[in-house]
Amino acid sequence: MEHSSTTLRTKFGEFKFHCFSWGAHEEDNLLVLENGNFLGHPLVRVQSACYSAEIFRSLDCDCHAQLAKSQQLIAEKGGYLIYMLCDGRGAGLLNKLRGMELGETEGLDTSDAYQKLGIPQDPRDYERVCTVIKYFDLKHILLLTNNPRKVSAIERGGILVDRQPLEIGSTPESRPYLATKSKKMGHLLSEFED
Ligand SMILES: Nc1nc2c(ncn2[C@@H]2O[C@H](COP(=O)(O)OP(=O)(O)OP(=O)(O)O)[C@@H](O)[C@H]2O)c(=O)[nH]1
Repeated sequence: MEHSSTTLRTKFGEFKFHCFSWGAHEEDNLLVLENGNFLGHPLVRVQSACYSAEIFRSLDCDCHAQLAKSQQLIAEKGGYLIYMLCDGRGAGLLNKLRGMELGETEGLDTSDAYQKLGIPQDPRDYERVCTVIKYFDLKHILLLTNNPRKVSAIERGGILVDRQPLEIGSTPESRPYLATKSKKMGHLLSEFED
């Protein structure tokens, strides 16, 4: 693994910006924003790339809002924002768009679309994330997530994890996506609990 870092000034505050690299392709990199000014256990956000929302500001998911909220919280309270360059829950942008198009043409939700395409629901691998968490010598973290499977995956890497919700209220456009996460994918979203 190779590593480089510099200072990054952002609209939310100043961070140490790290790149951890396992290969020549951009997806082989993990990006980290670090704010080392925290007391107790640090906040950690593990964000997966969503080019549609984060670059092009699509309205149909909560990804950009979660990224902005976690960056703001970490700027205020200290911690680490770890960014995985893996779109479509690790299945890649090509497959995400295939699934989204099945939503447009056949009305399938994200879960059924991946099933129809024969793609695992969530093929993300958190091994490198755990390597990076250990690089910073973090043994016990407050993980910003609504996804209990993300908590378990990082716990399996040998890190103690307390979950901190990162809920974004739905909009008319994002409601179907969030409802599917709650009803079919096990995400803990109070808005959709009965
Ligand atoms: N298949 C699919 N993936 C999407 C879609 N919109 C966003 N994503 C991807 O979903 C990933 C984020 O996963 P989510 O299930 O939204 O959330 P999570 O990371 O598991 O959980 P949180 O930590 O609570 O955010 C990103 O990689 C996005 O690219 C979509 O319409 N279809």
